[in-house]
Amino acid sequence: MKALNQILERARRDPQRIVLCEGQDERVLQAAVKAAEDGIARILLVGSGAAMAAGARELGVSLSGVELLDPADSPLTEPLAEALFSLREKKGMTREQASAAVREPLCFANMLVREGHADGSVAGAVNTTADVVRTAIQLLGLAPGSKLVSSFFLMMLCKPFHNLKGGMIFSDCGLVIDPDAEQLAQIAMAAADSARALLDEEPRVAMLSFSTSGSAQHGNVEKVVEAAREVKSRRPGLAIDEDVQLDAAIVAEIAERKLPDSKVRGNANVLIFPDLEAGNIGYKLAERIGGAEAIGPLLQGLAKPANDLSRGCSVDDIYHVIAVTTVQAQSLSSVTEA
Ligand SMILES: CC(C)(COP(=O)(O)OP(=O)(O)OC[C@H]1O[C@@H](n2cnc3c(N)ncnc32)[C@H](O)[C@@H]1OP(=O)(O)O)[C@@H](O)C(=O)NCCC(=O)NCCS
Ligand SMILES: CC(=O)OP(=O)(O)O
Repeated sequence: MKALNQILERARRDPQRIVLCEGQDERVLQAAVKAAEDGIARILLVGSGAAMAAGARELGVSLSGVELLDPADSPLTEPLAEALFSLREKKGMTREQASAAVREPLCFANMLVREGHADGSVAGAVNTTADVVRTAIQLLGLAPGSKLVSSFFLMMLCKPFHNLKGGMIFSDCGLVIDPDAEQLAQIAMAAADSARALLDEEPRVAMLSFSTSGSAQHGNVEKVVEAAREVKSRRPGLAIDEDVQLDAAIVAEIAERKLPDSKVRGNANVLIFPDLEAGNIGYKLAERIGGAEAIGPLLQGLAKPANDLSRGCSVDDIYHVIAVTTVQAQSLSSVTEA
């Protein structure tokens, strides 16, 4: 739990304003109250004030430590609608459409982040990943230098039966469905940066495939090799194995047998999946059969932090994503201040 405790401690040192827009869901309400009480974030809850108050009464929790914002009567609604109109007018959005859209909690929450009223958003306990991510991409945009938004999970392995212990990054398990080689290279570089930011370790990247060092020939393998070579040319110092099977990526003895000149030596902490089918199935296997804690999907490549959840998430999952969002927002504010 070291990596997770470090993230929680970092969040507590400088809690950021994190907005949640699914306060009608009791898991979200519980996580919001716990996050505010523990001081890992300053929580803004967006939704129907009456529904959130009723939910809190039913759960027996107090919302006194969180800020409630109802798009139906908030003084921010009209200015946010105007800002949304300016942003999306060139994409064909009318003023009336902007005014209606901003009354949707997901849109309102991301506009709060865009306009500087909040430092990051978390949604996805109720909304689908596609809706959460599309809204974040459209309203927050890309980070400088980034060409692609992708996602990763922070996978925590801390059960007594886990041979490997600590945090790992799995990417992309939630967003880019069928990346080409260039996109896969972008995903790998962003995931390496995410590992550095959140694991406090140097990244050791495995470009996963059903082939290890050319043991199988197929277009899918060639894509992974091309992506890995692209990463190597752009990040010459990065420890990365191209076309490597999962066993050789994480088991030292198997790496020695299958890939003797490995840079990662069976000790990968960043697993890059070749496409979303492999990634989404892979992380759910590790979580549901392997007993790993899956925090995410966390987004990388956005101008400001916005993170997603699986609709199957627990209160703890939401709480942990709030903490990560605070840490991501801290990094951004320190870059802005520098
Ligand atoms: C994220 C996702 C919704 C975007 O696809 P989409 O809705 O077809 O998006 P569109 O192609 O209409 O693009 C919407 C906007 O986002 C941009 N965009 C889409 N994907 C992007 C990406 N990965 N990075 C950067 N920009 C992206 C487009 O340029 C477009 O911008 P615009 O509206 O300003 O022109 C899609 O990739 C998706 O459904 N992914 C899978 C999500 C999922 O179901 N995961 C499984 C559970 S976790
Ligand atoms: C990440 C993911 O798979 O999300 P969901 O379970 O909500 O589809």
